[in-house]
Amino acid sequence: MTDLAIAANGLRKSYGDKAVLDGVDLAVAEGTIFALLGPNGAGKTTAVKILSTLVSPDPASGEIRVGGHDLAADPQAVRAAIGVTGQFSAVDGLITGEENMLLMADLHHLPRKEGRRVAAGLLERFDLVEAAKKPASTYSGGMKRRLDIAMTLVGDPRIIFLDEPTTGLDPRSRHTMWQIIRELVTGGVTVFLTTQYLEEADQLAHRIAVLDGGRIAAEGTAEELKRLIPGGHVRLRFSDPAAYRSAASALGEVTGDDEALALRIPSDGSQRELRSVLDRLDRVGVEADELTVHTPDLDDVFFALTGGAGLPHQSKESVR
Ligand SMILES: Nc1ncnc2c1ncn2[C@@H]1O[C@H](COP(=O)(O)OP(=O)(O)OP(=O)(O)O)[C@@H](O)[C@H]1O
Repeated sequence: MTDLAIAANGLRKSYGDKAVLDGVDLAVAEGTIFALLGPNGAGKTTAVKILSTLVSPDPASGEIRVGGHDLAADPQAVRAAIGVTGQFSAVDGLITGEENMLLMADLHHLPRKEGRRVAAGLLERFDLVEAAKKPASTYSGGMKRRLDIAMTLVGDPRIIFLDEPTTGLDPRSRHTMWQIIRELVTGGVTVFLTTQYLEEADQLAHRIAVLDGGRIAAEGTAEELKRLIPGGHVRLRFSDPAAYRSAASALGEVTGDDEALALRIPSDGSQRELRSVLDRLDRVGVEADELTVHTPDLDDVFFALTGGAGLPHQSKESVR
């Protein structure tokens, strides 16, 4: 099994009598992108703050390990392994981008020359060379986020927490940020991100957990989550009307479109179900001209899982 960059068992946090996190288990493999998805107020930021040692979990929580270190026993080692950016940005608007970077280098006790070298390299990498001598308050939202990530990377963290990294960014800046996040992971970093954008989780994350009512409502790859809710189907298209009719009678419960010679078979899109469809066609010696698998998108999943609707016909279990 791959080593886990983040492992939390029974993570709990209450404010007063409100349980914000009510027994959350998390397992994030090293070198992957993990997205914590949830509606406003679901507790995403609280989870990030706990995992990055900014807020203490409730004593009733189980063991939490980040970067291989026990969060309760050795928070200092956790801090040395991680970087955090997001809603509580570290960027100081009164000084320039370059000065922000050099300040970070000082905080990490880099020798002056080394600090300048690292800062210059990161400013270059994040396309901030031109803006480097301008006060950060003059930067656009996208530039501030890039500077924020660049500052985080000064410490060479192995695990990076990104709290809603693209909220408020225009589509181009959002795509640039996605590219940056992908490159981080190519370099071996583990990324834990929170987002309200389903497309973002779909685009980036190896695994996604949906947080709702203080608990993980479902967890899996984007594809696995989409298969959890109804609406998925396999579509078969034929050019030969006779083949179309034989397939329809061989498959049983299908919806047919006689004009397009297309059949729609309810399916979760899994390999097992696809094989069964193909086996049944084989038995009657029929081959489809086109086979497509349709799964619901993450929006459907999000609406089905959050806001108390629950999972239709399924238990709220993780998909593995
Ligand atoms: N310091 C605090 N004291 C009291 N309540 C808090 C505190 N921090 C967070 N909360 C409450 O915990 C809940 C979860 O907040 P959190 O910021 O973690 O949610 P979120 O999922 O990140 O939401 P958003 O998407 O809006 O940022 C909210 O109801 C919030 O009001």
